[in-house]
Amino acid sequence: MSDAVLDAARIFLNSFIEPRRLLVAVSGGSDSKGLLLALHHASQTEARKGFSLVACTIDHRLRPESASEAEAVGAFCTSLGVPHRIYRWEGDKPRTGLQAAARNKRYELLAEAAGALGAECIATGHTLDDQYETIAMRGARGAEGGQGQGGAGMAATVLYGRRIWVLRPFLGLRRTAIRAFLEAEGVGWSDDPSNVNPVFERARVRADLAASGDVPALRWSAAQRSASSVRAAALISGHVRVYGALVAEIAVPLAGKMDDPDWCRGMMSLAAVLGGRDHLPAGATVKRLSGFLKSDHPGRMTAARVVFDRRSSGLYLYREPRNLPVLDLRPGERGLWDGRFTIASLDSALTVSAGDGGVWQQRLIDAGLPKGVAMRASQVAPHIVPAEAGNTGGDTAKVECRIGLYDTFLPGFDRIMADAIAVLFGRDRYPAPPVHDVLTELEG
Ligand SMILES: Nc1ncnc2c1ncn2[C@@H]1O[C@H](COP(=O)(O)OP(=O)(O)OP(=O)(O)O)[C@@H](O)[C@H]1O
Repeated sequence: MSDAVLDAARIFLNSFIEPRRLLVAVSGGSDSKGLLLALHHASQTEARKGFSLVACTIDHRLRPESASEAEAVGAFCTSLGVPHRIYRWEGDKPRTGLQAAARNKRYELLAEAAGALGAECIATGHTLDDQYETIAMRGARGAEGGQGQGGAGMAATVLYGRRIWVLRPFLGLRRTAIRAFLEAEGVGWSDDPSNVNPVFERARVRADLAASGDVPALRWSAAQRSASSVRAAALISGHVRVYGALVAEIAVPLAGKMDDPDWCRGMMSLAAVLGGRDHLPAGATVKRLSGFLKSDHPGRMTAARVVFDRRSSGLYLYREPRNLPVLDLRPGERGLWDGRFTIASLDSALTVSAGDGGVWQQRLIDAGLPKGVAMRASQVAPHIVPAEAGNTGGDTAKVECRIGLYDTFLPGFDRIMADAIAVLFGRDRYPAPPVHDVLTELEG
């Protein structure tokens, strides 16, 4: 049993290109203590030297014991030589939606702690049991279908606030395995009483699942998901050129490839990035698209907000020219435009809309795209103008490609997106990781 826990920690660390500093979110419960301990062991081995761990506990101040529990986590971390911080949720608490508010606050504080401790990612101890509960809750709320996620459940990786990755290395493990690991290591844990308080929906779902012994249908296990994502990224990385969040170019015939689920998944991840969505296309759309992609004739099909444009030179994916939003930004404000680009205004108010893609069109042509594709893709690129006529002085904005998509925190995707930024913005070297922090200056 315990081998599975250590294996999950090793596999997780092995999925990074380079060692990083990770912030482990430790509540004091079994799952997050098990995560910290397993990562600590895995990072001690010769091959993994260079990883460093820091830990943080959020004291929500909702129960009188929370402060001493957080201190106890601190003592545990000290025993492992892992630096630990406690962040507190100060101020009034809402009367309704307490759990959701606590979760939002928790991620906000964890992101703050990661920044303060110089960590690039946050690891949490979510387990397969949490996953089952999430799926059961989403199912009960009728959230299945429509969103294209359904039984896919909670993502193994999320770009929180488009700033920092939250990673869930134990999403494929059962809680019983983690507890067995801790027991074998002689480490105890605390049980949060709200986990069994029937006032909370999650506690009720947890009790129902335990009583019935049923588990909800999962579209992928976390292990499959992560193996599939790694392979998907590896498969497509040799064949795809991406131009920021604007165009992807695939030069190979796709007739047979779309039957490979990992290739298909890589393609759908690209479609999600280029369409500015944070979920993969729904099953029926994927089926329709596969049918189209398997034929050889030139032609276009639009699905999941993306145009699939097949020409003799290759297949091109870009955002469909419909329902593109207008975003107004005050000086110093930052906003996400069309789910694809984060735009930060510098010293003047800005309006961001689509169209007049002159600058973009030339860049895309210079980067080697066919003229027709460059023209169409530039029309769905962000066009940034000062909100006040006549204000043209100085730099107006910084633009960041939005490359965050769940399941893309993987070596292959890091590379693809680094390529994308290098190609589109004419850089001669890759930006340093994490790629999503790269800001590119645009002239007025
Ligand atoms: N107070 C907290 N401080 C730090 N991290 C937390 C806290 N609460 C939750 N987390 C993180 O979020 C993950 C999932 O939260 P959840 O509420 O399901 O966990 P839990 O049951 O309270 O504790 P555990 O998962 O450690 O057994 C935890 O594994 C942990 O990584």
